[in-house]
Amino acid sequence: MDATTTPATQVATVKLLIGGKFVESKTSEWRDIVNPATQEVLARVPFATQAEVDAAVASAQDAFKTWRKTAIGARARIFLKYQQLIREHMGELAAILTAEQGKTLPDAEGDVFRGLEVVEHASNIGNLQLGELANNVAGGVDTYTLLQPLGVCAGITPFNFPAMIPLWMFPMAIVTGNTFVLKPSEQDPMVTMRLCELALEAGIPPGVLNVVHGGEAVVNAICDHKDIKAISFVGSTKVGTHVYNRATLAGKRVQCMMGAKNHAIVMPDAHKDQSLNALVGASFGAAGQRCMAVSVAVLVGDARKWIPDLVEKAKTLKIGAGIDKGVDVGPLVSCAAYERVTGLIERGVADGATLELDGRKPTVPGYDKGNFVGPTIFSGVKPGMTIYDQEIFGPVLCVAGAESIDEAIEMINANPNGNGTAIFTQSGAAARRFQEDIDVGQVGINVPIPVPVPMFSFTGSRGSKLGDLGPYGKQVIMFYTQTKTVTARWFDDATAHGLNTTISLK
Ligand SMILES: O=CCC(=O)O
Repeated sequence: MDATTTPATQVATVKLLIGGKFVESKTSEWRDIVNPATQEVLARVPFATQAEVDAAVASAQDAFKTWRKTAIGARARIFLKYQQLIREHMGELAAILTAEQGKTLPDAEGDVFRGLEVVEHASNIGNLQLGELANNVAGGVDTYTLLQPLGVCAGITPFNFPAMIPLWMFPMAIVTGNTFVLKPSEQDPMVTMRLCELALEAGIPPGVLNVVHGGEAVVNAICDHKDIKAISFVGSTKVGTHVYNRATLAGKRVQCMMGAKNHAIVMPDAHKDQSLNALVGASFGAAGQRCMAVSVAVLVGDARKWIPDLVEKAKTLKIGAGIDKGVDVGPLVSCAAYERVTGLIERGVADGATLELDGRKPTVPGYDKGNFVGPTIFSGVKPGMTIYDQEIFGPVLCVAGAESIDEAIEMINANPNGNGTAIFTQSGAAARRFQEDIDVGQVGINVPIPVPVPMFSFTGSRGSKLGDLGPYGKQVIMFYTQTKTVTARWFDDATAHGLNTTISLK
C-alpha cells in the first residue's frame, strides 16, 4: 500500500484500539481515507507496527482469562444493549459509511442493518451455545459436551461492507466467550471504528475487542501470531487463499469467504418485469461492489430476446454521490478500482463481447472528480473472455445465452466460483432441478441476492470458500468454540466421604 502524501497535521487520524483505549499509532506509514465521490481526504489510517499488533493480541489474551468465564446472560445483555445503540446511531453510522465508501445512504443503512441483525442473533446466545448430554452411556455414566471458547480470535474485513462484515465477526466471537483482534479495511475503517466505540459503550470490557489497522504486513502478522487461535476473513480469493494457507499452517482454525461470479438464470417462463427489475438491482446496486452481486445473466431460450428491455431498465438508474437523494449507483471505492473496472470494460470490447450499454464516463454534475462508472451491459459473453473469467466488482453485467436449463447449470457449475446464484422461473420443477444440481452456496429462486438471514449461515462452495463453517447462524458457534466431551461417573457411596445419605420420606 502507498504511504500517504497528505501532511500529517491537516487531517484527523484513525486510532488503534488496544486494551480498551483508542491510541495513536507510532507507525511512520499512513494512508489517506478518501471520499470516492469528491476525492476529499477524510482522515489518515495507520499501518500498525508489529509491536502494536503484539500489544493488541496480548491485551486480548489477558482479557480472555476473565471474559471466558463471564456468565452467558451477562454476555447476552451487552449485545442487547449494543443492538439498541446501533439503532439509535443508524443515521450517523450510515453517513460516515457513505462518506468513506461511496454507497448510497439507503444502501449504507442496509449495510449497518444487516450487521445489526447479527448483533441481535448474538444476544440470543443463551439458546445457541448449548452442549449435548447422553444419560447412562454405561451404568451410572453420563457423557456431555461443553462448547468452550477458543481464546484470541481475529477478523480481516473488506471495504465493501465496512459495517456488516465486522459485525458478522466480532459479536459472535465475543458472545461465545472469545476475545478479538479486528483488522478492518484500510480503505474505509471509520464506520467500523464508530461501531467499536459503541461496542465499548454497550459494556464490552477492556481488551475483549481490539483493533489494528494496516495492509499485508499486519495480515501476515495475524496469520503467524502464536496466540491467535482462529481467523475469519472476507475478501478476494487471492488474499483469502493466502490467509487460509498461511494461518492453517500456523495451526489456526480459519474460515475465508472469497471471490464470486454469481450467475442468474432467466427461464423463458419467468415473470419478465419482476425478473428484469431484480437483475438490474442485483447487478448495479452498491455499484456492483458486493460478493453477492449478479455478474452474469444466463438467458435461456426465448428469454434471450429480453436484452433490449434489460438495457432500457438499466438506463433509468441514476448515478451520483451516495449522499444525494434518489441516487441508485454511487462511485467506485477508489481511483484504482475505477481504473481496473474501466480497463476490464475495454478488455471486454477487445475480446469481442457486444457492449449493449456503456457506463464509462457518466456525467455527474457537481462531482467531476468522482470514481463513477454507470451500469454497463455486455451480451455475447463466453467463458474464456476476461470479463467472464474475472470478478469485475463493478457495475458490469455480462449476458450469456443458453438453449436449455441443463446447459445453463453446466455453465455455472464449470465456473471456479460458487458463492451465489439465482433462477427466475414460474416452474417449480425447473426451480427444484436447479436447487438440486447447482453447486453453489447461496441459491435464490426468484430472489436475486439470496444472502441468508443470521439464523442460517453464510456459505459457499468451490473457489468461493475455504474452511468448513460459516460466519454466523448455528455454524459459527462451532467455529468459535472447542467441543469438549465429558464422561462422568459418580459413585453412589457418599458415606465414604462422611456424608449422611439417608433420605427421609416423611
Ligand atoms: O459482499 C458480500 C455480501 C453481499 O454481497 O451481501
